[in-house]
Amino acid sequence: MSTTARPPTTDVVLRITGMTKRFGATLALDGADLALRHGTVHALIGGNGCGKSTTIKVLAGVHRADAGRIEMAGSAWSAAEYDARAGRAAGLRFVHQDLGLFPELSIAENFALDAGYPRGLAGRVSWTALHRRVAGLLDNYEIGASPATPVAALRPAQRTLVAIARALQDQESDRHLVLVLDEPTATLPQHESRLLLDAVRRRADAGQTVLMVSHRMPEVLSVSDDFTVFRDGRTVASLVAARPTEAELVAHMTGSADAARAVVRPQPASGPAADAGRGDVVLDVAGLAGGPLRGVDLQVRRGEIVGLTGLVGSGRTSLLKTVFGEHAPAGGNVRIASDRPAGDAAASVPARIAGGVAYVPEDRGGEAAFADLTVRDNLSATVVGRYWRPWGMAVRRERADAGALIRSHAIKASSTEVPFAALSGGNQQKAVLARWLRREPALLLLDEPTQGVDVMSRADIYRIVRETAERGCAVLVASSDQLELCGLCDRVLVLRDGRVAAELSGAALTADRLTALTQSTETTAGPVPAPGDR
Ligand SMILES: Nc1ncnc2c1ncn2[C@@H]1O[C@H](COP(=O)(O)OP(=O)(O)OP(=O)(O)O)[C@@H](O)[C@H]1O
Repeated sequence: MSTTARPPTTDVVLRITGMTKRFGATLALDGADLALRHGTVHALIGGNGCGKSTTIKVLAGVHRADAGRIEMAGSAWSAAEYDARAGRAAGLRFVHQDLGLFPELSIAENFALDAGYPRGLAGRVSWTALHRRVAGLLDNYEIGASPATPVAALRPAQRTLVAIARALQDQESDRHLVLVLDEPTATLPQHESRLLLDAVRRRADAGQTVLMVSHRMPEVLSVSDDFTVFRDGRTVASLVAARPTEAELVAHMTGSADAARAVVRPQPASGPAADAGRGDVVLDVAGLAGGPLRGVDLQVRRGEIVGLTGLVGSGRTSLLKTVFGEHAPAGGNVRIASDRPAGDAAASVPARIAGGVAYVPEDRGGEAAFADLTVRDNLSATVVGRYWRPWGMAVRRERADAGALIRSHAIKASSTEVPFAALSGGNQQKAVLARWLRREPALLLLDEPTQGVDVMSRADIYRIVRETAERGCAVLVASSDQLELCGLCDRVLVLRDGRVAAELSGAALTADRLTALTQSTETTAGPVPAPGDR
């Protein structure tokens, strides 16, 4: 496939050439190149495991590359010379997905923790000076909050902007900082992403250089000037001042125009085609309270995919965790009807698992996996009993099954024996999903199932979830991605103030309606009948 390789030659503020990094048997970067032009938003994109995070970690000094060269702000370093201090001194600033803010502290205090507290007479902290300086920055970034506001009270996009303003607070007029954003919108619903990306665009128009990693193609296309596409640790396309289509980008990512067409135009969902097997209520939640939940009522039937949306803090994750037995409810009932006994309302996690419930949490690296154990151990963790034999574990069988799962779920791993922690973020997500689906659950709970997953695997995950539902599983999926919910679900519930405030299905189920209902005080006239009831 031809690549539009036109390396930028003017105004380049950061240039990486021939970057190579090996982790054991894995060649994470294989001579990658990247060049950032001043005052542009530059998208670094590619499939899961192609080397994006490794590049950012090399730039941040977390990893040292084995070979390559970095040039910035008139200096140049070999891979062996470059470290975190060099990057910072040259002007690189990072905002990671975990923003590193302290929600209970004020915005001003969050700024001061990074840059230090201004001191007045007798060395006392000068709050007036701090608040004046931070007020200026908030103005400059159009954040619309006062320095005394606790970070917890901010909207998600505002929080990210505070993290950006904080990272760039030592920007001087004669020195240009380069801002590196690692999946800045991954956890944001569409309207918040838009606010954030518009702000990033305005900063770039005013001269800020931004390097952004993201899997959300429409967003990347809407905000970026230049694009670098990685595949298998190599730069396969460098598009400058370009207006590519999503299909073109995906063709570069996959190396196949045919594959790109299939991804960008996925087969229409078979929709509620599982009607035949649908009917029995598998999950029945009544008056559920605890934490942010204040009386949630909902049902999910066999073969049905029900979505959950709501603002951050609306209780989506709490609801899933309570159904899974991880949180004890303060009131109400959770009833799970499956052919396996699932326990009462306050059942424990083991009782729920035994009862046929599977849960893929949002934080798959931390909560859902055994990071130090191998990929094989993690894939068999939910079905370990299958491999016990009188003489010990049937390791060869276990390894063969793990290999088959790795292939069928397109998990990029150099072998079944590498530690789970060595997988890239998106591949960890696929592995956690694969391992739960092995149990043929009666009820599948998914929290942000495609966060951090590349556009190719996203289509695979939707297909796998649909097929699972078609086999009779009831699926409850929480997501901040309203387009995803519209494409995947039979109906979607909007959580607000700890209750199900609205329900959409059929033609009424659109991303715009969901966004409006998530933010408003409006309720739908009453629950729209579940497809199985129609
Ligand atoms: N610390 C590590 N030890 C071993 N292998 C690693 C380590 N970090 C990354 N890798 C491997 O290097 C390759 C590139 O990973 P990287 O995290 O850079 O990918 P990525 O493009 O950021 O993927 P994603 O989109 O899933 O986040 C992958 O094969 C990954 O498994």
